[in-house]
Amino acid sequence: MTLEVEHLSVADLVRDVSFEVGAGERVGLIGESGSGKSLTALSVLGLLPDELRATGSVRLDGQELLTASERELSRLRGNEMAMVFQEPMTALNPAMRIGRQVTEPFRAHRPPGRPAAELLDAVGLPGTARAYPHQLSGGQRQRVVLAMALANDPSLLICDEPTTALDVTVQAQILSLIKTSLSAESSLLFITHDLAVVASVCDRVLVMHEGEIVEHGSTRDVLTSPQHSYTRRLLAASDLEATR
Ligand SMILES: Nc1ncnc2c1ncn2[C@@H]1O[C@H](COP(=O)(O)OP(=O)(O)OP(=O)(O)O)[C@@H](O)[C@H]1O
Repeated sequence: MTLEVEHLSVADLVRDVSFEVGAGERVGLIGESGSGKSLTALSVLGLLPDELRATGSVRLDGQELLTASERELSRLRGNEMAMVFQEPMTALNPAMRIGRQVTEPFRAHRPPGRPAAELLDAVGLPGTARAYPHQLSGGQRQRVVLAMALANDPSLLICDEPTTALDVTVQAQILSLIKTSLSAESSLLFITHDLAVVASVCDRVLVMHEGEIVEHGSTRDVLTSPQHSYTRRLLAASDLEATR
């Protein structure tokens, strides 16, 4: 799978953004709040709010997504692309048992996919199939969302601040689960404002500032010898040294 984003713009909030994510690559998209990271991800997923329109090109294995029908996008989101957002409750149905939710991605599939218990075991949640979301902790709910996202073995996983709402120890568990559960051929676009997270998860990083990508390179290069003044400020303001 290759994701090619070319000259993507969303109003004046995302401006002329271009990047590529190849098969098996783990790419971080970093930048402060409001820099356009989420709008970039939503454009890829075809989930922009109605009042915003993306221009340019977003291709998944050569298929243009910006002009794809809602039906096609929804098929791709169930199979090729999966996402995990900051707040797990937005992805979960509060009135549906966990076991049913994790098998929801298979509902239209013949033959049916893996059993709920197996999917839940894989994210460290054995015996929770009959629970409702409110009976789980925030970290456990995010594990459920991850189980749903990984159920169809997507070729592209997009995570938008998946650990920001969680406390530090739980953050580390979820990050490690993302790293170990994503298959080696699957690609990852990981949005965060936390440079320590990028350092632990990503091979490559894109730095976004005021709607534009101002710097990109290997995680090591960008974090050890940043070229752009904004990246230098971002590093200076982070506690990256302290977390090493
Ligand atoms: N529906 C919308 N209509 C108008 N402006 C919007 C809309 N959604 C987001 N914006 C604005 O677009 C800019 C980029 O937002 P975006 O959510 O992509 O930022 P972000 O980098 O992901 O920040 P955060 O880390 O806070 O999520 C912000 O200034 C935001 O206020």
